[in-house]
Amino acid sequence: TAKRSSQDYIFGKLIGDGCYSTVFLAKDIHIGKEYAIKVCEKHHIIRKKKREYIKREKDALNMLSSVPHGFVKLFCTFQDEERLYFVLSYAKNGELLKHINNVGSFELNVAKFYAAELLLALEKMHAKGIIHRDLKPENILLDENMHLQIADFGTAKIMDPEEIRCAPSSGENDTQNERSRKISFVGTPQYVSPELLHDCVDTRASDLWAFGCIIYQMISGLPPFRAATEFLTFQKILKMDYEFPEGFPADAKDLVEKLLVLDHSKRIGADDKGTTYDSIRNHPFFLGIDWDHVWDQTPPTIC
Ligand SMILES: NC(=O)Nc1ccc2c(c1)=C(Cc1cc(-c3cccc(C(=O)NCCN4CCCCC4)c3)c[nH]1)C(=O)N=2
Repeated sequence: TAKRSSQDYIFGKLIGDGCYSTVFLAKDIHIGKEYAIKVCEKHHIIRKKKREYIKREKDALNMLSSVPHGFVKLFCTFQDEERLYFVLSYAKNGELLKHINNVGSFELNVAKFYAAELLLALEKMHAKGIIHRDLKPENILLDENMHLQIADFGTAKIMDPEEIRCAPSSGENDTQNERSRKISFVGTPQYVSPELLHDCVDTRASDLWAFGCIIYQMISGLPPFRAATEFLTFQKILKMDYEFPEGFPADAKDLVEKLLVLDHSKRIGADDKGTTYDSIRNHPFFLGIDWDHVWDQTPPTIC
């Protein structure tokens, strides 16, 4: 297809909003297909020195384009005088957060299914050396068949190939300048890992921390660390100040407790070699999951 421009699309409702981008539902006038088009104002990106974030999102999405399931796809990009445009998959059933809030919390079988799809997506992402760094139910979308797609790689970190499966950089040898550079990014307070707050270290295991928070939230309806302000939320994270509501299933509690570990190197999965998190797949919480057929399954009804 010829290089697209905004003239090739009919722009519809706003379906996402961030600090540096706005996402619209749009229809390609030639083929009638619906897309989510992420629009970034160039002057805003330049003024806020976020060009690197834009490039990283494009690189991460291109690296994931060969993965058939679990991620929004980047179809094309174009620009005009004022804006950059990313033509992305439209995940018709929107944010996982809205589905959790819609029913209050998920039944165990629903939470287990989506935790399994999320784990498979994390495996593929991490195997390519991509750390998302801002995983949360707002960035996890459900497509028209209710399968999961991770979105928003603007905060991603792409590891150098030799870094991919080795021990994460501890950050202790970083120069002050490198540490302050790392401080420049911190994810969403409720899901940010303690190492990112305490040592400015980001590793694959930071996404495993967010994975634990998301499992907790699917089952209980709320994230584990929550407070009136960002600072109080950060304090709760660093003090591991959270508890499980009455009736939280034992296997789920055990897995969350093994993910929400302050020392990132001691989190379940952190030591797993290869491209699958076998120690997490084999945890009793996932008993009954057929890991080779999760994406072929009809997702359980959210009710
Ligand atoms: N920061 C980003 O990169 N954000 C992105 C990127 C890509 C992308 C993206 C965000 C999308 C967001 C999105 C938002 C929506 C949406 C927005 C508003 C309403 C609905 C909606 O009501 N859908 C029907 C299902 N509802 C869902 C909630 C419970 C009741 C039933 C969906 C659908 N998809 C998307 O489809 N593709």
